[in-house]
Formats: sequence, structure tokens, C-alpha cells
Amino acid sequence: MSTPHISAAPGDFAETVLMPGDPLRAQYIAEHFLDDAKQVTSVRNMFGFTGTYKGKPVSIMGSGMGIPSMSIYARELIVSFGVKNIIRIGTCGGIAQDTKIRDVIFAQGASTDSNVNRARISGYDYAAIADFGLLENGVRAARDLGIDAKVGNVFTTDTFYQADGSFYEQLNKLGVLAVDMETAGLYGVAAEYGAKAMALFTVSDHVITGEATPAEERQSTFNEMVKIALESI
Ligand SMILES: O=P(O)(O)O[C@H]1O[C@H](CO)[C@@H](O)[C@H]1O
Ligand SMILES: O=c1cc[nH]c(=O)[nH]1
Repeated sequence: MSTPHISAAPGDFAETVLMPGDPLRAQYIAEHFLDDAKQVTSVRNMFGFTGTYKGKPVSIMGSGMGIPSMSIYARELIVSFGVKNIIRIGTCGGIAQDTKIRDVIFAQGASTDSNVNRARISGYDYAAIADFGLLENGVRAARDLGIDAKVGNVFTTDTFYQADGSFYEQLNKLGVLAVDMETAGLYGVAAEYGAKAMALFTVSDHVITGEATPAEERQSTFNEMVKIALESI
């Protein structure tokens, strides 16, 4: 079976798919964390893999950057490949003062400057939220691993390079923890097509203080988040 953006056979994807933005991270996770991983799609180099983690089937696939890219893959995975749970594992920019680089953040809800969710309900605001069960399992897995993760509202933006940095101060005043570029779209697609979704991130940089994770540390902090996501399944 093929969709415009995924070339795989029926049954090639597990019911649960972990989605980092970067397809090479998907490959890294498949190679380092899964048993018996096999590549199931590579259209546009958006690699997808299926294997097992502690005996449980799981797939990993890149989402690309931004709501449009994530929405295409999430919709095709759910509607055409029977995927039931999508867990985004990404990086984010910290906003809240007590959000530090390397922290792990769970997106309980995702506000956005995108119009995609309003378009789903006649122009009204839609509260894009994580599936509670996936969120609960994720937070529990983090606790069990001794990782002090934060849980709260994030902001999904279409604009990585904001014209006016004071925008982040407004988000900060409203208690928004961090910024990413896919989560509100993922939560909307999952709701529309009857699947479950949840997102967690590693803070790679702080958009107010300018602090950033040194390149050599990015992999190890990223690994912690992957472990949380896999243990939560
Ligand atoms: O690390 P990923 O998952 O790609 O996530 C973040 O990084 C990208 C921007 O650099 C955006 O996709 C943003 O959401
Ligand atoms: O979307 C993102 C991800 C990381 N850092 C940012 O500033 N934005």
C-alpha cells in the first residue's frame, strides 16, 4: 500500500509510532534502541523503521519540520496504516525562566499561531491537548527513570525566526514553557482521525536567555527523552 508520502506494506507500521522531526534521528533511534529494526519507508528520505523495544512492536519515523509536514505524515499513518498512537519526540526552545536547557518537557497542551485547528471547527479556538493516558504513562516513565520532567502548555509556531523577540515574553507571562513547530498540528490531526497523540521534548536552547546546548551534549540529552518515550509504551 502506498500513500503520496509513505511507501510501505499493510502491517509494516506498529500501532505506536515515535516521531522526531529529523529522519536521521529516526534512523539513529532505530539503530541504537530497537531490536530487529527494519526500514519500512524512505519516500523523500523521510525514513521510517519498525522493530521491537523490550519485545513490544514500535515504529519510528521522521515528521519533518512544521505543522504541514507533521500533519501529512500523521494523517497518512493513522488513516492508511492503522496507527493508533503517535508520540512526538522533538527538541524545543525554552521560554519559562525555570526551564533550563537539557530539561525534558511534556506538552500537556499546545497553543499556536497556526490556523489549522481553528479551520477544523468553523474558526473557533480548539484546545489542542495530549491524550491523557499517553501523557500519564510518559510522566510515570520519566519519574521511574529519575528524570525530573516538566508538564504544561507549549506554543507551536510556524515561524522559527520570530520578527519580534518580545513575543516570547508574552508567552512567558502566560506560563508557556517552550516553543516547537509541530505539536498543535499533531494533536489536531490525532483528534480529527480518532488516534492518540502526545509530545515530549528536550530543551535545546532558551529563546529568551539565548543559552544553547553544546553540540557534543545534544545526543546524550536526546537519548534520555527517547528512553522515556520507549519506556512509556
Ligand atoms: O527537533 P525537532 O523534532 O525537529 O523539533 C524542533 O526543531 C525544528 C526547528 O529547528 C522544528 O521541527 C522544531 O519543532
Ligand atoms: O521550534 C524550536 C525548536 C528549538 N528551538 C527553537 O527556538 N524553536
